[in-house]
Amino acid sequence: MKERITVLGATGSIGCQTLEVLALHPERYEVVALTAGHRWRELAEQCLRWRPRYAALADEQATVELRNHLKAAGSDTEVLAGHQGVCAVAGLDEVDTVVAAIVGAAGVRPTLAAVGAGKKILLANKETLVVTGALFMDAVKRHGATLLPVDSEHNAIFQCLPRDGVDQGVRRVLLTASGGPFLGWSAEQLASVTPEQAVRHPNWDMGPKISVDSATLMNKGLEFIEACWLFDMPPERVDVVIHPQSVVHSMVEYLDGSVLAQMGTPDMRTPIACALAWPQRIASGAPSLDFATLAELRFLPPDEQAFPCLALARQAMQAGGAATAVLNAANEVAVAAFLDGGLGFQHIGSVVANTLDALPGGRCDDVDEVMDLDSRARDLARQQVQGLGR
Ligand SMILES: NC(=O)C1=CN([C@@H]2O[C@H](COP(=O)(O)OP(=O)(O)OC[C@H]3O[C@@H](n4cnc5c(N)ncnc54)[C@H](OP(=O)(O)O)[C@@H]3O)[C@@H](O)[C@H]2O)C=CC1
Ligand SMILES: CC(=O)[C@@H](O)[C@H](O)COP(=O)(O)O
Ligand SMILES: [Mn+2]
Repeated sequence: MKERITVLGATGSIGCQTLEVLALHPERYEVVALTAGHRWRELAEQCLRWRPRYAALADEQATVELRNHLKAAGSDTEVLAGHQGVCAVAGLDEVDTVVAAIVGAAGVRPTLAAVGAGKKILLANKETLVVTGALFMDAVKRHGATLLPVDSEHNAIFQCLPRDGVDQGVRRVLLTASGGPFLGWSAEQLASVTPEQAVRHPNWDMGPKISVDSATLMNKGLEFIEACWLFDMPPERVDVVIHPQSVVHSMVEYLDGSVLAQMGTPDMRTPIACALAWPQRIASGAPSLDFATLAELRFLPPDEQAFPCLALARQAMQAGGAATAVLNAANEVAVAAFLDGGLGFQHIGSVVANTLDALPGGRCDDVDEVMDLDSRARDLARQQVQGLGR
């Protein structure tokens, strides 16, 4: 029997690359449901190509357009409306595996719906783990869900860890960071950065939000938090090293000094295929790493003065409770404002720092409380954006 798949965030960078991998293995996988935010034309095209039983769009108005379009095209895909619809297809009985590839905290409830239904979850949406941390990991255990990391660094660490748990002599994990498009730039140079420059990542072709996060190093901050939760690692055993080539995707160091690294071309189809088939291996479509043309593999420490977001993420994780949810909410507001031209690149870290000062987080006992904190943090961050501007 084929493995039945839902792709949340199907129209995005990870969603499209997931479909590329699935297309290589029609005998193995069946696409049951596809979702998107508001881009109904892109989702309609995917529905006509993949003929899923269900589709869902977060935007209610766009849902009407999608329904009309698919009906006119003779499609029998059932279209579910709104955020509820997206959550519903994440927990369908007739689905085995959910690829969580929505961007931002919008992915929290759909991903948790998949966890609540005990699915195998391929997690790309790191913000869900940053926002809900312990609540998410507890839910995974309680519902017997299976969690497989898709984020390239975490997928690399997952591959380098011992199969039977992290206490088998692991000293620390090392997350590699490309350094983004502004590696080596001073704080003064960063003041004039434009959105077009910021989304041009040197090694990866990704959605705009994560591309800006890579440029500020907040992506590595979010990934640091993600690694602590995923691998049950205390913050002091997770280090970050800049590696501009993005060929070593991350490493695990053992007590005897051995360092295991996972390498490959910077191509997300590799971790996607790895997570899809684990513990088996399938073709991903990614090219082989050509060692003959690899000029160098460079490693250097991050510049935390010019790029303060990494330290902010570390502080929020050390603070505990829901501080990381505040960090994430403020960052999402700041990045959206930067992409809209309403905030200077150098102010993204200030919005996050000031929001964390005003709203430290504290304890949240359930996801409703966390999402309430998330919206209060967004209000405060918007005020910061107004004050700081360009
Ligand atoms: N891209 C990459 O290489 C990597 C990405 N990740 C992580 O994966 C996640 C997705 O990233 P990426 O694919 O780059 O992002 P994109 O912006 O390319 O895609 C985001 C997807 O989420 C959908 N979406 C946006 N808002 C909502 C919403 N409110 N409700 C439901 N769906 C929504 C979008 O729909 P629509 O098209 O309609 O807007 C789209 O399908 C992020 O968490 C990112 O950090 C991790 C590692 C690598
Ligand atoms: C592909 C992937 O996993 C991204 O998260 C990537 O790591 C971003 O690159 P940075 O190392 O520049 O943040
Ligand atoms: Mn990553």
